[in-house]
Amino acid sequence: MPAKVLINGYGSIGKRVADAVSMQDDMEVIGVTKTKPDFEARLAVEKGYKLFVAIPDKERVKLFEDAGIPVEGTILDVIEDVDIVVDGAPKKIGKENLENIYKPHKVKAILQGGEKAKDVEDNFNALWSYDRCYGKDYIRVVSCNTTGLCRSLYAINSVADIKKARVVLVRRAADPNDDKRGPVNAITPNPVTVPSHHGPDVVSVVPEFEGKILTSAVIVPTTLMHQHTLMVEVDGNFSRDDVLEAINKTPRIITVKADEGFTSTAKIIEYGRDLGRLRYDINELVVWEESVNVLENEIFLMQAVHQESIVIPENIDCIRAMLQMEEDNFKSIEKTNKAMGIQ
Ligand SMILES: NC(=O)C1=CN([C@@H]2O[C@H](COP(=O)(O)OP(=O)(O)OC[C@H]3O[C@@H](n4cnc5c(N)ncnc54)[C@H](O)[C@@H]3O)[C@@H](O)[C@H]2O)C=CC1
Ligand SMILES: O=C(OP(=O)(O)O)[C@H](O)COP(=O)(O)O
Repeated sequence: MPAKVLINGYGSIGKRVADAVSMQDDMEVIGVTKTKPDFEARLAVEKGYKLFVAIPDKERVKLFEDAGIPVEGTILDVIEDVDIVVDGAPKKIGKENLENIYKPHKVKAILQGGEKAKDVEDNFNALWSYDRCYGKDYIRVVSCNTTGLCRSLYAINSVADIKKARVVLVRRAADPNDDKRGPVNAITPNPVTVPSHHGPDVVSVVPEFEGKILTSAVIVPTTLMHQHTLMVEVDGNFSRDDVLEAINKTPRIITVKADEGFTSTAKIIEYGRDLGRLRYDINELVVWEESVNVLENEIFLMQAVHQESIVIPENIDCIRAMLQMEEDNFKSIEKTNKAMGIQ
């Protein structure tokens, strides 16, 4: 029997998780929820998803009826029929949903990166913490930036022991559909305090990096991708080729060359469009080959993160781990990647 998945919060992350679940042969979307009867709600129904109202309130249901968008009921009408909920609600609402809905109804739940590590049992990345999350009930899939860092640090750690990592993150200001946010014409230290929350978020997945990773971040006026510069001090004997080989061997990382036209995040997104990827998603972490450098015992590299899609395959693997559907993380990664067309 395929695992029954409810997506609560059908926004940037939720709609992508719904489509990714539909691509797998061992899980199915039992329903998706919306708070408002907008075009996304209408499209969800047109795609064949059963739509439920996220806020269990008669007035809300009436809004959908008045707009002519058919709903099957509210979240409370479906919550006990599902094996797991993937929460895609805005940050801080995920925690409220956990306390007010998922825990009282004893339903397993995955929260997203906007929530806090302390509010869940553990923190998920398919390479690092699959085994720890196996069979657990309440897990956070860490944010897009943290997922990107976990992947490249995994590759580096496989050639040499990481002693210290320093990372500068240039964060996109908003997702392309987010017309309320900025900055439009500024560079904003965010957070202005150093270190930023990204280092502790990596440690929530990889506790052995405690005291070894420090991050700082700014936000810039772009919507396409985040960009990171990593400086990693390591122990061991290795060459630049060894580092590149490790990066190329690590699942869900691709390398690109500026020399071949990948001169910016804009060009990477154009690549996603040319590939015909759904919503031009690039689920892989993208590392610029020319940026990979080894100076004495330090490794340098630059990478780009497509914020809307990098965490989607992690959500799929997290479902498999929490529902104990596959013991081997690499088998789950391979299965997810194959179904989603990820390199
Ligand atoms: N967009 C991104 O770049 C990334 C976001 N995340 C995290 O994923 C989570 C979701 O973010 P997005 O998808 O970007 O947000 P979003 O704003 O695009 O979507 C959130 C959806 O949840 C709905 N919603 C509002 N209140 C709700 C409630 N009480 N119950 C259920 N649904 C509700 C909203 O109407 C909207 O459709 C956040 O924790 C965020 O930090 C993680 C990685 C990347
Ligand atoms: O930037 C992100 O995560 P982050 O907090 O790890 O930097 C996500 O893309 C979403 O966060 P935001 O929508 O608060 O910028």
